[in-house]
Amino acid sequence: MESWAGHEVPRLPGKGEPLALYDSARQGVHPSEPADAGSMYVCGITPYDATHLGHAATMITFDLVQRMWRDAGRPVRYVQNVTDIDDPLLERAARDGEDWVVLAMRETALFREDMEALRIIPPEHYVGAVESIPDIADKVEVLLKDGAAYRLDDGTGDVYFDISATPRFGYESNLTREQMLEIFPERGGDPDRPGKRDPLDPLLWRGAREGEPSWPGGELGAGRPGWHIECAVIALNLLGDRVDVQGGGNDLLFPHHEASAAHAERLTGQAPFAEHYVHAGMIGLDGEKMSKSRGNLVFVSRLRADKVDPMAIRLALISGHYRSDRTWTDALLTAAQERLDRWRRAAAAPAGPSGAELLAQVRARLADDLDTPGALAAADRWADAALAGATDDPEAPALFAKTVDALLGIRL
Ligand SMILES: Nc1ncnc2c1ncn2[C@@H]1O[C@H](COS(=O)(=O)NC(=O)[C@@H](N)CS)[C@@H](O)[C@H]1O
Ligand SMILES: [Zn+2]
Repeated sequence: MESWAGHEVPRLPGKGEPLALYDSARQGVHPSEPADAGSMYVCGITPYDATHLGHAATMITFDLVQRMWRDAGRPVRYVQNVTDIDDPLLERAARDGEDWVVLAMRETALFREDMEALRIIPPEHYVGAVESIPDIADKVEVLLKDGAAYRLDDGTGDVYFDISATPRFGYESNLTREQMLEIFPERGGDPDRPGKRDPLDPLLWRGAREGEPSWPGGELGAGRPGWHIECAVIALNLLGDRVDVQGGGNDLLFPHHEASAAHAERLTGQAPFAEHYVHAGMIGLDGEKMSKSRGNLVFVSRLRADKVDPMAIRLALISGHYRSDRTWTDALLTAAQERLDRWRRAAAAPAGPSGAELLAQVRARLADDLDTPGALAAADRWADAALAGATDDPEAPALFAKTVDALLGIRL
């Protein structure tokens, strides 16, 4: 599936600092020092209700990771998926009485436009679940033969993963079994399904049903893929047995990333699947997580149609720390627009405080688990001084603009 158009990212003098990121598995901040290219798999949209500000905030988070690795001189191998077949998509299409394929294509096209407007560097590979079905079916067969998966004998042809097939199921989310049992049904799990060995066993393959789309699955029989195996297989196919970062919103901490990691590790024998499991906080509205089920969504395309500058949207979303659950408000957007205007005026000033000093501060703040509030504060200090007539460095305004462009993705 094609990705979206990229844009030029200015080269900055010197080299950035190594990025340290919070890893959900180790529950702490650790340096992310890819051996050579940084490899990153980010869980992309299920293509309906796209692109709401929650999707945007998470994609911006991993755009910052990519920018930091590039600034530290590392090439980046970035893969993102589109879950263009799954129950929620079929349910939405049925609710709206439209063809699910048309819905998926339209929403994915809108997502691409929004990503370009927000200046998100495109992934090298943008991969749909549907196009991955042959590979997924192959890997499910491997897990069946390997005894790590089993087929229900209720005639549905459904295949489940046995969570006891990996030694440390639960290491990624650090949840207790009780917590897992509580969350699992809220996020697509079916703990009460009769015939499962363990209520937490995740679905790998759903046998063909009347009225549902299905695809040939070789020895599996016709059906369609489960959710978690989709991401494990796409990542393994394109990035190899282990990745530096597996990313997404924190709603994916469990079961999605736990199960994806377990599937990948059972298939490869390599653990941990990801060096860093990185989870972005939830963007909410009026105190509730912005989510399709709640319908309390603010869309990037709606704001763009209202002539809101995408750079103000981006600034608003990074004004809070990526890991914190935070609320979208009009005040947040107004403050971001004012900051953007102030930065643009400062970048047009004849001089300002040392540009090298500013670059060093922004690099240091972002290297510290993407501390964007700290980085924005450093940029504000520079802009206020430049607007107050500081004359230290006539080259600084140009370097200020390049710094916020290359590292924050904010084009002034
Ligand atoms: N309110 C939110 N705030 C922040 N990130 C969110 C929010 N809602 C969803 N996300 C993130 O945005 C991405 C797309 O979400 S999604 O459309 O629901 N799709 C999925 O979660 C799956 N297709 C991942 S394989 C995921 O990384 C998800 O974690
Ligand atoms: Zn995923």
